[in-house]
Amino acid sequence: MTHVTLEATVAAVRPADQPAMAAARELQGRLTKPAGSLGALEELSVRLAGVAGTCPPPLPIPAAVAVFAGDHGVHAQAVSPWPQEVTAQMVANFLAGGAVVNAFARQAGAAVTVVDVGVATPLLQGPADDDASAAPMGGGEASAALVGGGDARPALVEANVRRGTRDMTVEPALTADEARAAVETGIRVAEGLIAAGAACLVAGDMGIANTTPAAALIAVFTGCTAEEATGRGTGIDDAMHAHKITVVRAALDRHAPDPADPLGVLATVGGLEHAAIAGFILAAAAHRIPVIIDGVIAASGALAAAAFAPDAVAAMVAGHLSVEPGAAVALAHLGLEPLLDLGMRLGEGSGAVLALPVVEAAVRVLHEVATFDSAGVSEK
Ligand SMILES: Cc1cc2ncn([C@H]3O[C@H](COP(=O)(O)O)[C@@H](O)[C@H]3O)c2cc1C
Ligand SMILES: O=C(O)c1cccnc1
Repeated sequence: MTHVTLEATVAAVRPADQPAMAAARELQGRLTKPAGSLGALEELSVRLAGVAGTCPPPLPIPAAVAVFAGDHGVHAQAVSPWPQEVTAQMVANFLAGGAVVNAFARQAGAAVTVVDVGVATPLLQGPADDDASAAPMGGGEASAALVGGGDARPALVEANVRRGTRDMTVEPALTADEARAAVETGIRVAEGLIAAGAACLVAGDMGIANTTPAAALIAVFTGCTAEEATGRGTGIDDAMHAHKITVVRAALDRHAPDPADPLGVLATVGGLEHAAIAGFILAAAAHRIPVIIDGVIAASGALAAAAFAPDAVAAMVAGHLSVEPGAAVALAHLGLEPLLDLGMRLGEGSGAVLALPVVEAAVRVLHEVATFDSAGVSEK
């Protein structure tokens, strides 16, 4: 069953299944290991049983990574040292398999789908496209090829809502219709990947300057200050960081977004990839499938998803803790403990992909580890 509209998807998100969670907790207690010895993996296995509504929950394989790419009008405010065309150039790099997320996804056996939801520069013109590795698809549909495992070619979904947002310091970044179109693109991409057999989704981003709207979204949804939410992104100096904080504050002051109106928040101070990630997460939750979130951009999308449907949080797994300060604020607000803490601050879904084997291990325990009874091991 598909839930293509935002409203239908939100309506399909249900609370975690308590009996399945109780069964997982009880099973964990009977497995041949001291109770609690697998730490965070035990709690994760219980939660994923609740998400699936069954114990043990299905193994989260194959997993599918979607990298949502978009550009930002606020780039004009000098919040990132990188030129805007790097977004499109990196899309070409993803499609050629040459980015960090591609290397990590090959290792994890996960296919990568790149979604142009709002890139400003026309795609498919860089040298990295010479081998015609892109397999463009229209309409935000993802196909079976996209879940083909780590050896599958990265695929492109062309679903550009507009060529970059407007500058949120002077006007709303998006209209409500544009924000909705981006959210529904994320939903469609998730639906396509799930229909093609993905048992776990991974949310990544690409968009020069996108840590600036991420900070604004985190400030609105958590109530933290612009200072607390705003970090150094790709690695900016003190002067640009101080300026970036004033840019975030100016956008918040101009629009005074209402956190109870998540579409309005995404439209005024968000980004197309942030909105698409929110939809992607909602669709995973609606289909009772785990979705691993990455760094500060995915976390800001997760806050929007939780504002639309609080029960969606059960399906979210925090892959890692980004160095970007807003990421920790967002995860704390969602009540999520990151699985890895490697000092990473890249995006692309890179940290989330690294967490895939950990998520799989948490579930595999419930499938494969013997009980004290079955293995004839004495209890204390
Ligand atoms: C070569 C390159 C590859 C990247 N991969 C992810 N990002 C990350 O950095 C950007 C956000 O940082 P800021 O807000 O400071 O611009 C996003 O594109 C994000 O995905 C990259 C950035 C660059 C330059
Ligand atoms: O946390 C992230 O994902 C991140 C941090 C810095 C730059 N781009 C992404």
